[in-house]
Amino acid sequence: MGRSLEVLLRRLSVRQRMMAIVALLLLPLAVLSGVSMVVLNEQEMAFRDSVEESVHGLLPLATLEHYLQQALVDELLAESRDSVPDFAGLTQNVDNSFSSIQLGTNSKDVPKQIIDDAQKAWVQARPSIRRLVEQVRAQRFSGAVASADTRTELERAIKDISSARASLSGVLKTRYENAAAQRSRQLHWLTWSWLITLTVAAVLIVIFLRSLLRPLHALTQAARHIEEGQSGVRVDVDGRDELAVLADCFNRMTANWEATQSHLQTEVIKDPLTGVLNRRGILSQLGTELDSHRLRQRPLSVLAMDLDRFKFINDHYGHSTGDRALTWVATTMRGLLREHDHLGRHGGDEFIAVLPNTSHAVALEIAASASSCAKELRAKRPTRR
Ligand SMILES: Nc1nc2c(ncn2[C@@H]2O[C@H](COP(=O)(O)OP(=O)(O)OP(=O)(O)O)[C@@H](O)[C@H]2O)c(=O)[nH]1
Repeated sequence: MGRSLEVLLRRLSVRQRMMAIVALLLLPLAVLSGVSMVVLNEQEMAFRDSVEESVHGLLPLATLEHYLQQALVDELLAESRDSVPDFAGLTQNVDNSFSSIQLGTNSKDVPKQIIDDAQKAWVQARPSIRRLVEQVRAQRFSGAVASADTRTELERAIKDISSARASLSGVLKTRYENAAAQRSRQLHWLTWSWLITLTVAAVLIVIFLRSLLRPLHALTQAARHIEEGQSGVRVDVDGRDELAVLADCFNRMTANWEATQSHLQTEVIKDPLTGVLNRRGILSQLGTELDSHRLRQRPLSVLAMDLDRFKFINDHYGHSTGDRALTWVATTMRGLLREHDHLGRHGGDEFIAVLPNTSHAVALEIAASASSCAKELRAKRPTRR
């Protein structure tokens, strides 16, 4: 998977790869960051709503319950009639609380029924509370106590309010728990998304870097081998990127260098006039063949040839004719020898032939043939005017 992706990446240029990697990394990271911010913001809003609704929903009911209980206790004990609450102020507070409950409970998970029940309980309790308050106020002067019916009515109102508060409290608790569970799920999801994105990013970066480093490593290795003197070193040209172009140039440069080196090596041991080996070349071959002869114990013959009165040709026919004569000797001798025999001009008009795996008798035959060729040429020489 990684290798094939690497091969695919090498079809793109390094610049295109860098742009692709930036786009591939930045895009998911930007999307994920945006989603994270939206989700976290929503979570905060949901929690704030939940807390606000708890306060708005439960507080008035709890306050109402508290007032009613306090009124009942006050009346029953008939001890603190001076602290009997002002009815107008009390009802105003409770009404305000219901208004704020209705404003703050737009969400679907707080049933309207519960609010309605609580409000109904309050409306039912209101006349009792009014009567109780009036009675208690009147009793401040007369010393009478409230009727039993009024107390019973008031106790029922407290019970209704209490059960409405308990139901609402249960709903709000469920809502809070749901919000907490959703928050936990979203955090879990966000954590995994970040982990997956970062893992994918890390894998992509590694593959991207390997697609750069692998060809560079191959080029470095090839350059080291050439430095060590190896020949025929080439680098695999994969892909179409800048590194593939560099590898191709490297291969062609190496091939050119090897061809030039091989040409120079040949030229250094070649006699430019006759094309056979020069003194350096023929002596080197002689050394090699002598080593082989000692090692394998095979016959080796060497012919040393010198043209008689060559100076005369130069002096009487000119140097270019002398050159042609030397070339003729080299060509004729080459024709008399086998492919693996070596022929060289030792200097001036002296030639040497190194004949591996050749007996003395065969060497003598070749020498005789060379001599007779020279004689034939001499017989055909032009007469000087
Ligand atoms: N044309 C030509 N002449 C050369 C070349 N190299 C050497 N010579 C000439 O070859 C001649 C060699 O002279 P010598 O060594 O006396 O050889 P020779 O005249 O054959 O004398 P002997 O071997 O004693 O018969 C000299 O005149 C050199 O100038 C060359 O490349 N071309």
